[in-house]
Amino acid sequence: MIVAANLKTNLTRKQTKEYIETLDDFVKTNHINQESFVFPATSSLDSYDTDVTIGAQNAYPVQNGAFTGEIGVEHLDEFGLKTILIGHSERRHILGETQDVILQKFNYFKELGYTIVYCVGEPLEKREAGVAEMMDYINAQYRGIDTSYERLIIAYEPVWAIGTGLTPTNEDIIAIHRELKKKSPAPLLYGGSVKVNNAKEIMALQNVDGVLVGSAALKVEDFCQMVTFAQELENK
Ligand SMILES: O=C[C@H](O)COP(=O)(O)O
Repeated sequence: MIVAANLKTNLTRKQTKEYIETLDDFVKTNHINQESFVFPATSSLDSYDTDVTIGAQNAYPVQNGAFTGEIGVEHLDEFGLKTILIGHSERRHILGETQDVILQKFNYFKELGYTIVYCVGEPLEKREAGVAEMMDYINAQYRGIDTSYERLIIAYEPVWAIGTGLTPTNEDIIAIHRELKKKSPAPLLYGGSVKVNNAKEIMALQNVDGVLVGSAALKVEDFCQMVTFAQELENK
């Protein structure tokens, strides 16, 4: 089971350091053998001494260069980071990243052997338009992606569930994850209003290989509880 925290534009460097130290201590003290990922804000990236996998929320597909406001591989190498989020709905729908740009990033970081958490998910209007339209939309997000890449992790995050407190029904999660598993053997995470009070139930569903958590992960003790749930499910 994979439990991932996307801290988005939250926590300072100091707070992130304390967060990761607390999580690392919890994982070690409780002999947790599940995979925990933390994606800090770019300003908080560093060489952390931890068993937790630290990943970048974003990077430009270059070693370095004239790309104002961006970081490149040079800046990730400095901290020994080899994990990255690509295609997150906020980068698609708020920051306007196109499938072409996302695919360029995917191929670039795949060539470098990065672990890629690749995000897909439909907006509400596509969900409401019915399964066929919803799947057409999601299928387009897989365009060009090497779904057999051995260091690929997929995160299904319905856009309308992100940050809203809304989640699909368990039956809907099971149905969409069944379909997405036909597209790639990669571990398949669910994301979108995962909280302490629903995380274990969601992680127990068929074809759910973990969760990608945003706002509910900002309190490290809550994220530690979700990691514990993952361990409990694995121990069953
Ligand atoms: O990357 C995380 C997802 O965007 C989910 O965010 P959320 O847990 O705040 O809904």
